[in-house]
Amino acid sequence: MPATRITIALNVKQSQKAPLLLPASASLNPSSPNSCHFLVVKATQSKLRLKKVSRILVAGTGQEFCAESGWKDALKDDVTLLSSASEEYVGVRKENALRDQANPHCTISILAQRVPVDQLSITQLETTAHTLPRLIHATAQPTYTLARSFLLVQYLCQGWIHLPLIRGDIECGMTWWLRGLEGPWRRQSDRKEWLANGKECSSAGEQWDSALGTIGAGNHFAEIQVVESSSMTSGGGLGLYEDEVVLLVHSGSRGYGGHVLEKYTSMEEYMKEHDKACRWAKSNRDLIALRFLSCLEPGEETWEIGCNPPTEDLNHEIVSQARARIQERKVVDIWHNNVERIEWPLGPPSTTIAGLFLEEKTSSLSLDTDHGTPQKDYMYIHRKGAAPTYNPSTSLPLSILPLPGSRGTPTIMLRPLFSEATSWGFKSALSLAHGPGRSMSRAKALSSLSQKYKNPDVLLQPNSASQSQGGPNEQDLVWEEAPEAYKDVYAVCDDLVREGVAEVIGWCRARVSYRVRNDLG
Ligand SMILES: Nc1nc2c(ncn2[C@@H]2O[C@H](COP(=O)(O)O)[C@@H](O)[C@H]2O)c(=O)[nH]1
Ligand SMILES: [Mn+2]
Repeated sequence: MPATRITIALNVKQSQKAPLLLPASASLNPSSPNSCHFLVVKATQSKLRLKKVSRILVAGTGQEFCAESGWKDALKDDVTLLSSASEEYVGVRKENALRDQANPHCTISILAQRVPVDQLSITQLETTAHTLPRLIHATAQPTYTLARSFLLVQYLCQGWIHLPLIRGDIECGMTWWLRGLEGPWRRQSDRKEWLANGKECSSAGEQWDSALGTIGAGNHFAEIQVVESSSMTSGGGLGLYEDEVVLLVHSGSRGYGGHVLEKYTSMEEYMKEHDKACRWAKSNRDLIALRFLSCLEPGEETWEIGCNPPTEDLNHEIVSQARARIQERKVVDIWHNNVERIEWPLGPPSTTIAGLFLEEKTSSLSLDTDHGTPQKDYMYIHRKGAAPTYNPSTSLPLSILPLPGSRGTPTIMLRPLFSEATSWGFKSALSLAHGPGRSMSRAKALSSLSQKYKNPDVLLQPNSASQSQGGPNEQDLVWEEAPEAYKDVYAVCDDLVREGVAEVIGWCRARVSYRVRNDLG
């Protein structure tokens, strides 16, 4: 087979381009060392001077190459491939094969008013909503921005899942907890025991399991907070009450989710791996809490297994007991990046939120109402940076969700609202923003805020969490994580409240913030 003659260009500046010949010997499998993917990335770095290429898109359609099959379908002479540093496709998607299945009636809710959302992002959202097959509804949370791809957009999709809407970090979530942490936790045999919950073991092999119980870098953190205000009244079920000290853990599957995206072969296989990564991440947050508890409540025998180094192999009974005790202390635990399958329509109408929501929507969307008996189908909620508003295993509404701002601003306690005005949750795609996100990159925060606040202590006083990390490199975190580097959590909250999708039931403030700058496991 001859070489393939293509053009490479920058997604954000498509006039900046260069020709490239891909030899016939180059593999289509992106994970091979000499793959077309690798050659395009290398050429982009050297010829177009874009250092970090995270996505490769096809000019004209915006199609993203996630796997070998994508390369097979789209690689041909004269195609132009756009390199993206993670931003969404720039340009109008030309009519193509998707056109036949396009869905001009996909509804869109934009939950932002006080928070500015730029026009390019809105256009992108509308194009995606009306182009990708089988989408029936798209919701942009107040913090939606194109620059962070589909952050805080949820799509409801009938029967299909669209991987580019979800991308690699499929399992990340947050857990709020009532009430040693460095390096790998114990041995692989112990980690497997921790991941063997019931019949299903979520072990992903030692390569990934070795990070179990660790938080990871980036935006991930564990925070000891104080509940400064709460309208929750004690006396029934778990809640967060004024003056309590709580632990908020934000961590995911530590790279395993990204690996799943690369290796999927079919929708079934992908979903199986996706679910496993989600379970892995949940077990990870459980274990992080256990490790914290072993430091915070040192006399308590059940938490002792959180400590390193291991004295002996863990047995099933000890692990089950610790896991059960951890569940008792858990207030809420959600994934904010994942795909969730829900039955569509649910019948018969029930008192559950999903029941109310689906009953409401099926009538207005006229889904298969030909013979009066709706056909059972599935919807896939694609959550990218938003929490579910109900418990997926019981379909019951959640009574509390965290909306964390930053290390120095409060974490607002939200209660999702369901009413006729919001079509029983449909308006927000049964989801709520998981945090406002950054307003400036880490690099920009470090350069500009370190100039503005020469003495970093200013940023740690008053009412700011103290850091658990030391060392010169870690000190940069003070500037990188300054509240100014994040968008306004109050504005996000106002928008959600005004849209009628949530109410504020209190807030917590960080007292101790634990995070790592370099991800050494
Ligand atoms: N309470 C804290 N919130 C924080 C901190 N750092 C970031 N954040 C917020 O959390 C979310 C996480 O977003 P993700 O996209 O990485 O999942 C983000 O929106 C921030 O606003 C912190 O140290 N404490
Ligand atoms: Mn996250």
